[in-house]
Amino acid sequence: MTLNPVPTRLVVMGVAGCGKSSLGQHGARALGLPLLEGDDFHPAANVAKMRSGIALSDDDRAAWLDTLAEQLALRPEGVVLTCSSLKRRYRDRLRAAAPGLRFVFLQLTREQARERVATRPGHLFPVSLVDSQFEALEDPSAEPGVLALDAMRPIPELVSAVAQWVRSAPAPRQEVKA
Ligand SMILES: Nc1ncnc2c1ncn2[C@@H]1O[C@H](COP(=O)(O)OP(=O)(O)OP(=O)(O)O)[C@@H](O)[C@H]1O
Ligand SMILES: O=C(O)[C@H](O)[C@@H](O)[C@H](O)[C@H](O)CO
Repeated sequence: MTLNPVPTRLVVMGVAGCGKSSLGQHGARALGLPLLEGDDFHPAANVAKMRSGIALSDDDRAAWLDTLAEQLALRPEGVVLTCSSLKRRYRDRLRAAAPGLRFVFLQLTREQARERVATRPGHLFPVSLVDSQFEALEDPSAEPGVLALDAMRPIPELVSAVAQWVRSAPAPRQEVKA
């Protein structure tokens, strides 16, 4: 069911295989918002690196995050973005471009992530890189405007939890730096 669009900007985040694309797709539809697939904006060099089994560095991710920040800034009327957003400074880069930005954090164990990534043949992300995602991950749960959810719950339940949160909890206030 599609309800009235909610003017919110929301990032679905987490390690490879947590279900960002799946929840992004269904969540965007339920909220009546457009979907941006963050992986589509990786420079070709990043994709080649991941395909060849090399983890991205902060430098590799910097230009990609700048592009995603621009995309968020272009959509004040609301959007759902899928983006791993593994580190606090990556999230703050996106927040700086989109006041009130929310993050839905899909949590799962390394074993669960490995199993999901392993059952997606042909995908750009190899299972050998799953550990590096957990090494980079800085848990966002204590940050404002973050909803942490168990990534193993069925998609319809996750969609309901997100829709309820967006409709009932106010958007986080932006810290204004003097
Ligand atoms: N809640 C869920 N319950 C069961 N299976 C799921 C769920 N979410 C995702 N999956 C399955 O897990 C796999 C990974 O999901 P998905 O591609 O959405 O993850 P992702 O975080 O976008 O991954 P990546 O960032 O590596 O592209 C897919 O096969 C998908 O069908
Ligand atoms: O920050 C990163 O290391 C990347 O964004 C990865 O998370 C992948 O793009 C994605 O998950 C691949 O499937």
